[in-house]
Order: sequence, then C-alpha cells, then structure tokens
Amino acid sequence: MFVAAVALRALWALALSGLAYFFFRLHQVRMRTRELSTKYGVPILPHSYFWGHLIVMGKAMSRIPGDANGTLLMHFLLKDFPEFEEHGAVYIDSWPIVQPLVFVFNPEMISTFTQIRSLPKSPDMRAEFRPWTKNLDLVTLDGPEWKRWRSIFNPSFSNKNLTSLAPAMLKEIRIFSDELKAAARSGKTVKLMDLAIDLTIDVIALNISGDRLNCQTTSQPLQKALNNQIWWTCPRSTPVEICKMLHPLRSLFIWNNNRTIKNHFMPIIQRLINEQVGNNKGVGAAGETKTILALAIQAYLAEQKEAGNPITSASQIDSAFLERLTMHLGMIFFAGHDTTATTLCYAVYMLSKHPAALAAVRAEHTAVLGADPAAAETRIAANPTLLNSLPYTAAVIKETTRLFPAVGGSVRAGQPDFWLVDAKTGQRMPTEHWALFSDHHTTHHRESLWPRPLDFIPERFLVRDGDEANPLRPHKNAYRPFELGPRGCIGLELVQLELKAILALTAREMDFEGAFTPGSPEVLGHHAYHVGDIVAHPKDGMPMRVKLRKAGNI
Ligand code: HEM
Repeated sequence: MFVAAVALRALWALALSGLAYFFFRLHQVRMRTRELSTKYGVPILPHSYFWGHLIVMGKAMSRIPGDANGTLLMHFLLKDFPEFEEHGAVYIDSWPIVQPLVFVFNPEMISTFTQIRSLPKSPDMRAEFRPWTKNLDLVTLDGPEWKRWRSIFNPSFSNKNLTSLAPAMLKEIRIFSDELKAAARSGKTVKLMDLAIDLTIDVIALNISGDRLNCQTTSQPLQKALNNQIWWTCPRSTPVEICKMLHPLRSLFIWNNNRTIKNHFMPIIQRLINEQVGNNKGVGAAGETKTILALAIQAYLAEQKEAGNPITSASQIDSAFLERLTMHLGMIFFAGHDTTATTLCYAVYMLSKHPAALAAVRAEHTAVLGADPAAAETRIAANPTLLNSLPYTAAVIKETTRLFPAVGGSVRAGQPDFWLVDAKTGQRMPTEHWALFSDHHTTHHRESLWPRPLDFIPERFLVRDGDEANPLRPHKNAYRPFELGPRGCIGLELVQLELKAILALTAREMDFEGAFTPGSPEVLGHHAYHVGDIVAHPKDGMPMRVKLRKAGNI
C-alpha cells in the first residue's frame, strides 16, 4: 500500500514536471519569436501566444489537400502574406509540432549558410536519424569525420566513374522498360513510383559494390529492411509518429534492420578485403569502376597499415568499421533511391503533359543515339559518353527538379554569431535557437527569379553563359534541388546520368498518360503533387497508362 502510494506520487511529480517543462519551453519559444520584432525589428507573421504560427499555417494548408507535403507550406503562406516575399526569410514558430524554423527563400541569403559558410546540420534533424544511423552517416555527420568520409566516397560519384557503370546500369533499365512494355500490352495502369523505386535501388547497389541486387525481379530482405528503417524514422511530432517513437520494440526493430543490411554486405566486404589485401594496384586501376565499398575498404586498409596494424585477411576486420560502413550504406540507399525515383516520375509526367518538350527529347535521342530506339541500349553501352551529349534531356531533368524538388531543403543549426542579412535593406536577422531551412520549393517558384514559374520550360537551362539579356537565364544560386556548397548532394551526377539513360531507353518507345482518378485533388494545376514526410513522393505513386509507340514513329 505504502509502495503504491509512493509510486503514485512519483508519477504525479513526473507528470507535473513534464507539464511544467512543456509550458516553460512553450513560453520560451513564443517569447523568442516575439522578440524578433520587438528587439530586432524583424517582421513576423501574426503570432498567437498559445498557438504560435499554427493558425496562419493552418489557413495556408487548408488551400491544399490534407496529404500534401509540408514543404509546400511557404508557397501558400506567401499568397496570404505577399509582403513577406521580399524579406527573403520567414520565421515559423510551430513548436511543439516542428522545431522553430526560418524558411529562407532568397538564394543569396541561403548561400550565406550553405556555401559561404556551411553551418552544421540541425540537431533535430540529426536526432531524427540517430536511432537508425547513430549519426555515423554522411548526411548527418559534421566536421572532420564528415570531410574524411566525403572525400573517400567522392571518386565513386564522379561523372567519369559513373560512366563506366553505364553498361551495367542499362541492363537494370532494360528490366524497368520491359515491365512498362508488359503493362502497355496488358492495358494495366502502373504505379510508376513502385517500378522506379526498385530500379533506383538496383542502380545504387551497382554503385555500392558493382553487384546486382535484383530488387526489380525478386523480393529482397535488404529492401524490406530499408523500407522498415525509414518507417521507424520519425520526422514529425504527429500522434502517430509519437506512438512510433514510444513503441517499446522500436530499438529492436531498428537494430534488426541494421543487422540485415550488414549481413547483406558482409560477404561482399569480405570478398573485397581479400581482393585488396596484397594487391598494390589501387582501386579503379585499369578502367575498373571505383565502387563505394571498394573505396571505403581501400581507405580502411591504408589507415590500419599506417597505424602499424596491417590487415592481412577479412577475419581481422573490426566491428566499429563495419558498423560505420553499414550506417553509410543504409543512408546512401535512403538518400538516393526515392529521391531519384520521384524525379523520374515527375519527368515522365511533365513530358506526358508537354508534347513539344517530349518531341524535342525524342528528336535529340534520334540525333545522338540513332534512328532505331531499340538499338539505343547497345549504342550507349558501346559509348556511354553519349549520355553526356543530351543537353535537352538534361534540361528536362533540371526543369523537373526545379518544379518538383524531391528534398525540401537543407536544415542547418542557427548560431549566436550568425545573422541572416537582407542585402537590400540591411536588416539583420538572428539565427541562434532557430533552424535555418533552405526552402527549395519556394525559391524555385519565385516569379522574381523564374519568369512564368509554374510553366515547364526546359529551355531555361539551355541559356548560354554570357547571354545575360535572356530573361529565362536562371539566377545565380536560385536552382538548388541538390543543395549547393560542400554539403550538396554527392549523388547529383548519378541522378543525371541515370535519368538520361532511362529516358533514352523509354521516351521513344512508349507514350505515357497520367491515370489519376477523375476529380482527384490538384496542387498548382497538377494531380501529381508531393505527399509523404521524410522524402516527398508523388501522389498515388504516379499512376500511369502506358502505350507502345509504332517503330519509326518519332
Ligand atoms: C533527384 C535525386 C536527389 C535529390 C533531389 C537529392 C537532394 C539532396 C539534397 C538537397 C541534399 C542535401 C541534404 C541536406 O543538406 O540535408 C543531398 C545530400 C545527399 N545526397 Fe542526395 N539527392 C538525390 C539523389 C541522391 C543519390 C542518387 C544519392 C546516392 C546514391 C544521394 C546521396 C546523398 C548523400 C550521401 C547526401 C549527403 C551529402 C553530404 O552531406 O556530404 N542523393 N541530396
């Protein structure tokens, strides 16, 4: 009885202190937001002491479907408060739903915290991924450790190295294209995103070790583990996400998924170590592809040798190195697969809606790859550098990533000594206690930077250097779907090469048409819009009807 009473009191005390902390923190965040205007003269959106900015946010979000991705928020908020656009940054206090965030959409301002000075990643963003990767991965690492791993992996993402992967990549794309043709013959609607995800995972696997993963043809435990890992990673404080976070078995599931990832790669790692031990050729000699794993193992062997602890067989490999590698591989798959798949879906969708652009893509493929679409694969395999001679196709991909950036932006930790500055007015804006968000969607849709911002105009990206008078010429730093600066996407070249190859093997052979349910909701004139939390996915998995084109019908 006495024990129960003590336990009850302890619980009460705990609940009360939790509540007290909640209100203390709420007060702190709300007052910091108000201080922006009272102390620093920074304009803020209408702000409620209890609700913060949730009321204005709710109004803006009510204009778009409930499942639309939160990265569209600022676009619609600026419709309600157009005078804020010229400030280039808007402070949003939606605590406790999301950390206090400054949405920045002035490219020059963004460059001050990503390019001129690269601020560390935000602690909240690191916390989201910590249960999965312990922040040992390239996306959430910072400082010298990040630099070391980035320089180890960089060579495998160079255009030259990736071009050597092209023949293997084409085989994977052929499977994807055959699936689409089968759908065309059967008349079935496809969810393009599902097929695209399997393909992009198979391509990343090639870059990781050169081995085929076969996600497109078989069900792979590795893919299941990755999906499950993403599911357990909780980006928002919604009730469902909170339940996931508090789930007593969450850590166990995450641990088990990491074990599956590690077990998948273990035999490959052992093979590579045994190949490299005593081999003084160096990775990538004589035209070999520099895979991510081979480079990591090369660096590890060199480091151990330098430390006077040379590795002579795979059995000596230490568990700390294996753990790091597992986290890196998991994150590279995560960062690269649905981002690329999403972009592919929107590229196909936009081409289906813009016959002139599609005709220009097809004409370019005919001019560069030959008149017979069926022979494109063989021609590219024989000379993969042909993929570097498709400027219009590249421009289509860029324009797609401008309109539908797959990653909302980079989230950096504000600092006491770092201020955002409005170059026009000289207004200084504090960043301490705030996370800075380089808002890609809003930056890519500002009329002052992009004439006719909602229109699909690949030609913007064909304006030559020096043609300053052309109004379509993109502004410096305004195009940033892969982010700019040292923390910019390592996979940028892979995306371009892969998507060009996919379009080269499909655009002339098939016609696509969006198969959204009639009357389904639209955002900015499109049934296809971003849904999802961590990485945006196209609505309904981008349903498409596919039709085969007659040979010679260019
Ligand atoms: C259309 C596809 C892609 C888009 C839009 C995209 C976008 C981005 C963005 C915006 C960042 C910066 C994130 C931040 O600062 O938090 C980033 C970083 C990164 N991306 Fe991508 N990405 C794409 C594809 C890929 C691919 C294919 C890979 C690898 C296979 C990849 C691997 C990474 C990695 C490892 C980082 C962290 C780089 C670092 O901090 O050093 N991404 N990506």
